[in-house]
Amino acid sequence: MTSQSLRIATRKSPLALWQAEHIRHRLQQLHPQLRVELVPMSTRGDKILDTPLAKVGGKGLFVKELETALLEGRADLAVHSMKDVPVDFPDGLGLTVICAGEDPRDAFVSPRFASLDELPQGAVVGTSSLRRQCQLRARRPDLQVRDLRGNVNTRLAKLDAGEYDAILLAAAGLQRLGMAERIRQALPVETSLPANGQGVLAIECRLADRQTLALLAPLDDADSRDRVLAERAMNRALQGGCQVPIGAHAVLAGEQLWLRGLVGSPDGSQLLQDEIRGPRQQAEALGETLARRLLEAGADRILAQVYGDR
Ligand SMILES: NCc1[nH]cc(CCC(=O)O)c1CC(=O)O
Repeated sequence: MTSQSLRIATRKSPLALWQAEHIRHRLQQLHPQLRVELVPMSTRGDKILDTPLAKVGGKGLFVKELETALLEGRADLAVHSMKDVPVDFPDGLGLTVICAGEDPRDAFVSPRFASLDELPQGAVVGTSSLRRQCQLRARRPDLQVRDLRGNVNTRLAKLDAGEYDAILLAAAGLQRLGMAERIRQALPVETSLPANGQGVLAIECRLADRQTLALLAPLDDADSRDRVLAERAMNRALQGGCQVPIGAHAVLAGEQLWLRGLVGSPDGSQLLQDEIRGPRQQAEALGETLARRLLEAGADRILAQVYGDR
């Protein structure tokens, strides 16, 4: 038997490389004979650094080049942060693995202040996420929210250079990069509802590639899959990409799934929240029902405004 090998398409940011290395490591533990190599590449999202993401438009800013590599056979799998993956896939590709979820929370990072509540009136907070902005502004209308682009390391450097009093980032990203000590406060999901799939890694590959599918299968996590199914179904029904003021977070209690959803205006003046519980087998239907309720409560107007503005 010839020795098998797998090529992992990955972005070149430190976080993306860490994630790809992590999956490589897990695959090699599972299959000691397997050769696994990384194929690093740049995506459009990595190149456009000066514009707020919501204004760049176009879904899948960070995944298209990786998908092209899969379709052209230059790589066998792509490792993604679940929350950056668009809801639709090119023909022949799909998310075949949803890994176990890690910390889903947003993190408050600041050299001077220990928590959001300690920030003085008018403090400057950096985040380019409309979801984080709207929840922050709803809670603290006095704060000045400023755009903050770039990979995790770039954002921390801007904070350290004194451009902001504090910034908000995904806790999982900092933890993966070994910078958990920079988290001053992990924001409870009640105050900062995460993006769908936050803290979850997912693997995309060619659906017809049975050999790769079989090698990857042990990495799939059924709980994480059901939670992500519900969260993404809600997002899809709201027609939201990842650069929208939408939060979605599901938890499991045995066979019951509890999904919370949020749609807000970026200025924080409008914030709709709702939740739903039901059997996990109906994860997608729960997500769709919650989306419908949010739309009926006015989410359609809020989102139309956001899309119209860009
Ligand atoms: N949008 C960029 C991105 N994609 C995934 C993560 C963090 C890790 C994760 O959520 O899995 C981040 C950084 C951030 O939002 O601060």
